[in-house]
Amino acid sequence: MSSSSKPNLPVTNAVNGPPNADLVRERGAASFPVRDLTYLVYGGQERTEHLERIANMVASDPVFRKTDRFFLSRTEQYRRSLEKVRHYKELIAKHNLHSELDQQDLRQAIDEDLPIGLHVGMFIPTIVGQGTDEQQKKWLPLARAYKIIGTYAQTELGHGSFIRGLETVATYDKSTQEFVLNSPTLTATKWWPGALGKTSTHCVVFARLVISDRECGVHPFMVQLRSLENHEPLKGITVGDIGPKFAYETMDNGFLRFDHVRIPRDHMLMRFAQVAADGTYSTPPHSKVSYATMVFMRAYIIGTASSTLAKAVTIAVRYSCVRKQFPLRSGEPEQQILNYQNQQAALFPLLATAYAFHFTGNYIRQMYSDFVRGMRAQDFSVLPEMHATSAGLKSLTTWIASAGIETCRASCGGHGYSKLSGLPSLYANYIPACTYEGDNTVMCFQLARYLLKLYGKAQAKPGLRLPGNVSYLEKSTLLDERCDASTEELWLDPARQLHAYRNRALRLVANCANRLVAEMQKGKDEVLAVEAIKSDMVKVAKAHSYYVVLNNFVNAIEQLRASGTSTPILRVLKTLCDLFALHFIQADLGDFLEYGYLSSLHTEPLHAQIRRLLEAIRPDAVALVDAFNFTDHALGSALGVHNGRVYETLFEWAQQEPLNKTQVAPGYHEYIKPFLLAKM
Ligand SMILES: CCCCCCCC/C=C\CCCCCCCCCCCCCCCC(=O)SCCNC(=O)CCNC(=O)[C@H](O)C(C)(C)COP(=O)(O)OP(=O)(O)OC[C@H]1O[C@@H](n2cnc3c(N)ncnc32)[C@H](O)[C@@H]1OP(=O)(O)O
Ligand SMILES: Cc1cc2nc3c(=O)[nH]c(=O)nc-3n(C[C@H](O)[C@H](O)[C@H](O)COP(=O)(O)OP(=O)(O)OC[C@H]3O[C@@H](n4cnc5c(N)ncnc54)[C@H](O)[C@@H]3O)c2cc1C
Repeated sequence: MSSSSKPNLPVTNAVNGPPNADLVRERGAASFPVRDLTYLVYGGQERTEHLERIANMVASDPVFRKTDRFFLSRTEQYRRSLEKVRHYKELIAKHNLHSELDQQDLRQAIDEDLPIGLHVGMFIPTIVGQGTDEQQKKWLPLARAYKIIGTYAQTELGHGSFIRGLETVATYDKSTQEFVLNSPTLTATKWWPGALGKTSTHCVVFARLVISDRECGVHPFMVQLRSLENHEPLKGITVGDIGPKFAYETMDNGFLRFDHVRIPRDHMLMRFAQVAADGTYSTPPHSKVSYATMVFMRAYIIGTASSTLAKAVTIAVRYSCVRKQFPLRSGEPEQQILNYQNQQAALFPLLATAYAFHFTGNYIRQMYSDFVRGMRAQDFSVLPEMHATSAGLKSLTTWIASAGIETCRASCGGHGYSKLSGLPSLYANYIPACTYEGDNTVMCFQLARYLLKLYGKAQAKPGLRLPGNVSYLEKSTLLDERCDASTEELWLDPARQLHAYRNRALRLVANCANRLVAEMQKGKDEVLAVEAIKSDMVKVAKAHSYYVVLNNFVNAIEQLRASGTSTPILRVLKTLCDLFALHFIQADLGDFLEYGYLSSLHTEPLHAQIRRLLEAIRPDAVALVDAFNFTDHALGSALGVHNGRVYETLFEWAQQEPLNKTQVAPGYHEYIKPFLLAKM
């Protein structure tokens, strides 16, 4: 079988029967080989087939079924996720999945917020990143074998964003060579860390280090919370679950208080900062190096924005292909709702964005590995760029993905509101990504500060060379340039698209910088002047991050072209890239019109080209979501099932509703019968 004729993943949990005829027809009419695009997304045929084996193993395993979650209480959902953790461990042993990549693939296929997410995602990475060689030798084997389960306890009841405001104290006691951990106030209570409430035996705690009354800043400490024999909290530790949340029911986000808990000196993670036995403190080589795990997690979150949005779009596009409403003229067959322009305008830009974010994920992964390589060689020079870029991209991608899931849900009409569509839980479990690992707005300030600084430097020193993605800040002449895309065709030129995004970003940076100066000239100091431009700083960070996403999409297509990717695949990716570029200009048109970069001379062809792109994508829409290759298990949606048997699946799944266990409603005898049978 040739690579392109091989089918993507088979159906697993839909109602069996002949597939929906419209989906079959659309799949047969795709303009490109779907399988080849799948290989491109997942890094080749071998890797795709490996992922499929794992995905199919999970999808056919009853322990991992997801559809029961709709009908379980919070406590039951937590217990079920623990059952999945145990089974995950069993499968690792059974199938020899000992590499980190295999385990990551398995967790991804299980597709649930397991209470070991923080263990693998932040606890272990913090030991690796912040622990000395001896500390790693001591804790990593235990952690990797799940002999201890850990989390990352930083946020407190009183402070999350402002890390320097944390109140938990670690006071060094020279006489015993111990740290004494204490929560001096109610607001010092650790609050939110995932898996802290009930699951974790250990955690990395971020606390302010005090040595002989001297404040040495916030540092990470390894602390055991619970007995390894009976899981009871240790002396001096108060720990529990923070209670009901918007969603995220499988996760025991927790609280934690310390009452003068003593830990040995070598439980401070001392790769970068050290406390010697006599209390001598050695400062780290970079003041923010202890924040490195957060940078790692932000990069990881950027990488997952694409797949999350892709799931929502897959559900909505397949459903919109199956769903029919209204004939155009009486006597004609009803239209698939995907044929309506408004439906395409809602969904196709999101489809394009899911592909755009895929390439953003590749970019940030590469940037992160370069950064780690530098750090290992004690070179921290890339840290500011890495921090600023990841902070901005984390914000933009999670905001767009969150809003996009809701758009997909709404575009499925009434059935989108059913939990059985999978979209409400996808949304509710995803949106905290805009808050955790750094509130998006606060993260935007970090990127904007970085851009303003570089802009200031470039202004002060003409000829200064800035790194690739920010090099446009050197070119203030760009501000005088105007758009020349006066025809539909010209809007398809990537150079013109990028010019528009660069121009908008530079203009917003320049305006912010000018306003900062103006505020200071009015008599404000720099701190207050920054406060006066904060909303604009968010716009700056978004504008720059849009530019980075588009630039990477354009570059990725160029690289694919150079490496001989087939024309049909290049054509469809270019169409998606064009739609991404033009849609987000249309969405923020005010920015581009405000300073005369665009005029109605350009906006008319822009709108017309967007309409054309929607038409161009329409015949390939189903194939483009199929290329993401999600199993039905991964989608967890009656509307998104691969065989399109949407109504059969909805009907069957609804039968599991506990209210349907009896024909007569619970409460009938107490509450309905009395008034139904009351005498008139
Ligand atoms: C990684 C690549 C791709 C993945 C690879 C694949 C391999 C995967 C393998 C395993 C993966 C395992 C994944 C497992 C799956 C896990 C699923 C789990 C799902 C997620 C669960 C949720 C997790 C959530 C956890 C949390 O939320 S933890 C808490 C997070 N908290 C925050 O983010 C707090 C936000 N606040 C801050 O970061 C900072 O306080 C601040 C806002 C940045 C300000 O800091 P501060 O006040 O101290 O500094 P300032 O005075 O403002 O600034 C001084 C200068 O320092 C600069 N600065 C600040 N921060 C940093 C930094 N981090 N790095 C560098 N520089 C920094 C700042 O810019 C200032 O610079 P200046 O030049 O202007 O002076
Ligand atoms: C589901 C979930 C899981 C989490 N998991 C963990 C975990 O495992 N470990 C952990 O340590 N933490 C965890 N957290 C905590 C999370 O990291 C913090 O909630 C997050 O960093 C935001 O901080 P905050 O809650 O203090 O928000 P705040 O900073 O109080 O933000 C509230 C509002 O104030 C605004 N604001 C704040 N500062 C400024 C400013 N300087 N200027 C202008 N506006 C400002 C923000 O934009 C926001 O709109 C989790 C949170 C959630 C929701």
